[in-house]
Amino acid sequence: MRLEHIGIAVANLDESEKLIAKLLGRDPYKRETVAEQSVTTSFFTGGSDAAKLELVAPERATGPIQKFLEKRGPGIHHLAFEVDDIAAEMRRLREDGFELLQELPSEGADDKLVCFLHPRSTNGVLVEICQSKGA
Ligand SMILES: CC[C@@H](C(=O)O)C(=O)SCCNC(=O)CCNC(=O)[C@H](O)C(C)(C)COP(=O)(O)OP(=O)(O)OC[C@H]1O[C@@H](n2cnc3c(N)ncnc32)[C@H](O)[C@@H]1OP(=O)(O)O
Ligand SMILES: [Co+2]
Repeated sequence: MRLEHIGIAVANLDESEKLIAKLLGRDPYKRETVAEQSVTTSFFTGGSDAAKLELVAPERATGPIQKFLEKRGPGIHHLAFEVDDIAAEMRRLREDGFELLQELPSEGADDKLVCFLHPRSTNGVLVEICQSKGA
């Protein structure tokens, strides 16, 4: 598994994009809405081989990011690890006692299939595993 991106929950995507662009000295390379997750994302490269930053803003009042923002405010929301075979990893993680939040992979941003693990089975950190659709 390779750390692919760090997800950061934000309330205002325009303002957060400007802030991170100023911090990193580069613009985001992609903005994408994922209806299934009720979010809009904005991606920044991490530099050379480093993990990307994914800004995640809520698309509707009842989605997971809105709930997170209401409870905790903006901040680090999840770690995403890239795997070669998401179905095989889901089987392995389930067998190893991790609590998967879905039975099947779902549509992610940036040409990925994704699956989330409940933070109560991963030391309080929401974990996403993702596979490139091209893989
Ligand atoms: C764009 C797609 C994709 C990509 O391609 O990269 C994304 O990254 S989308 C990101 C948004 N999508 C998701 O987060 C989907 C998975 N999340 C969920 O299914 C839910 O958010 C959840 C993790 C099951 C929590 O939902 P729920 O139980 O309804 O919320 P609660 O507020 O009641 O939380 C229960 C419990 O879990 C703690 N929690 C919630 N979110 C996080 C988090 N991000 N990190 C750590 N812990 C989290 C929350 O604090 C509660 O704990 P207790 O208070 O101790 O009970
Ligand atoms: Co993500």
